[in-house]
Amino acid sequence: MSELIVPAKQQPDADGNVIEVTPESAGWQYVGFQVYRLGPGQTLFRQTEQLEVCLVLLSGRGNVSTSKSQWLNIGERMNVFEQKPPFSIYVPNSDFFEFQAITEVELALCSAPGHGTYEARLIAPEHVGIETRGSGNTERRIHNILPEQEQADSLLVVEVFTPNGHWSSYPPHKHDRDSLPDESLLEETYYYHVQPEQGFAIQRVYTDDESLDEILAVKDGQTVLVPKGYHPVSAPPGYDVYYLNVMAGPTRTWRFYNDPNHEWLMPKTTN
Ligand SMILES: O=C(O)C[C@@H](O)[C@H](O)C(=O)CO
Repeated sequence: MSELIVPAKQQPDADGNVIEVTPESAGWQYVGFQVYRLGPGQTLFRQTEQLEVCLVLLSGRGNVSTSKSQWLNIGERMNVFEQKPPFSIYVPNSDFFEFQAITEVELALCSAPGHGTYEARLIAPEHVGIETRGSGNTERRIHNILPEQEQADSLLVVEVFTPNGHWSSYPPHKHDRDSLPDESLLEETYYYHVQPEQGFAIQRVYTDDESLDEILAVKDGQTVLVPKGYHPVSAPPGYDVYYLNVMAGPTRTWRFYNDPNHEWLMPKTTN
């Protein structure tokens, strides 16, 4: 299997963890990503230490507390493919959180370096920006959970629904040069669900010189690491594809660069 794919553990460990990506395991500097599957009544406690965290309640309901705040009985969707925007909690560094599951829960823990600038807060579904991007067979639904217009020190978090037979993250773009204002350097993880779950998504990750050029068949529950390069996604006919993206880098801004070979596919802007 490609080193860019992080498979889920066969069984959750004692804490409920099924996916663990750290900067050390990914060989990069900023993004951390974990997924937990919790049963009713199960709790997860973490000190955030030097990291800011965005907890995304992928499915299920739970109670969350931090040092100063508490949110009870949050969560609505029971499956990501319901396409309702999720409940999320932003937790700054030097804080803690305790998550208690009320139902079966799938919880994503997105992390990156924090500087203590902001308070813990709830990102309720009505605060998630919903966008339809692309048209025809590139149309997809975007949930902007923690975009750059919203407060955080490093993290950018977004989820994307690609209907079967469609493409997303398309035309291909990259963000691997710290060269603002033209391009920002952002590491990125893709956490996938596929419906029905025996399906797969295809993701190509490639650089201009093709020293990196991988075509990945990604299964439900797997994570893809995008350390650099262009990274388009295709959902095969019959299989709807969901992914959660976490991005972070030296500057918190998403400035991408389109592959010049495919830029002609960009929608035309009208004056
Ligand atoms: O446009 C999309 O389909 C999603 C992408 O923007 C995705 O979030 C990404 O590649 C971010 O760099």
